[in-house]
Amino acid sequence: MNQDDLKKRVAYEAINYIKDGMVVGLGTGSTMYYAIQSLGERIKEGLNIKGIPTSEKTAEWARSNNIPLTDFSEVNHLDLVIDGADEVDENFQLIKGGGGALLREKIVANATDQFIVIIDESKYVQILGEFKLPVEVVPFGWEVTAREIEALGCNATLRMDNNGIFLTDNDHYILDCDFKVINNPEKLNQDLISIVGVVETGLFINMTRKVLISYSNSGKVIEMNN
Ligand SMILES: O=C[C@H](O)[C@H](O)[C@H](O)COP(=O)(O)O
Repeated sequence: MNQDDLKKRVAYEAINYIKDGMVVGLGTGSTMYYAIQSLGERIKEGLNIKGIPTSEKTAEWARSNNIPLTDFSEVNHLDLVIDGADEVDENFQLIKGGGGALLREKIVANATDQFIVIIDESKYVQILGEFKLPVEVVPFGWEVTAREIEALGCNATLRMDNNGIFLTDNDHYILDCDFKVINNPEKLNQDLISIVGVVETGLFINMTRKVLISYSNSGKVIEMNN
């Protein structure tokens, strides 16, 4: 089973947690792509829910699958949020933001009591940090912000794409920060967020209690609760 099959399997499994009448936060990324496809099928069969997307890309996918959308002008609280992650450690601390959607993802995840993270086995790690930590920063003065971040013990690289500097949906930049090993994610998150110019970090601390992981050997999706 390749990684895409694993993503598809865990994404399809996650959709079973969505029940009629729920308001659901829809995460971003290639794993969520499959979840949105599957949710679209359930909507065709009569499931009645509303979604809040965490990125313009997710909103586009949701619309093309006829998933009704809403926003925070209409709701305060989400029944459930489903999202992928780049790394998950044994304490369920996360690195997110590989797709640059971390700010909206964190706002949405913060608005629920039930944040379900869906990953394949390769993302479940002992210690966070092999994946470069995405940090969203204000464009003005990003160089000085980057230097302050580097003083915490990493190399910070400005994210680029085919059009030049990568811009988030909120018109900010992303610095991908190579800490290699993050021994104390909670403290690092606090240290980063206190730097002027940092908008948000990809460290999601104590936000989820349920992680679904798809394994290739057994072909199973395991639900882990914290
Ligand atoms: O900004 C993107 C998100 O945090 C994604 O949830 C994360 O990068 C995982 O994405 P994927 O499912 O594509 O690996």
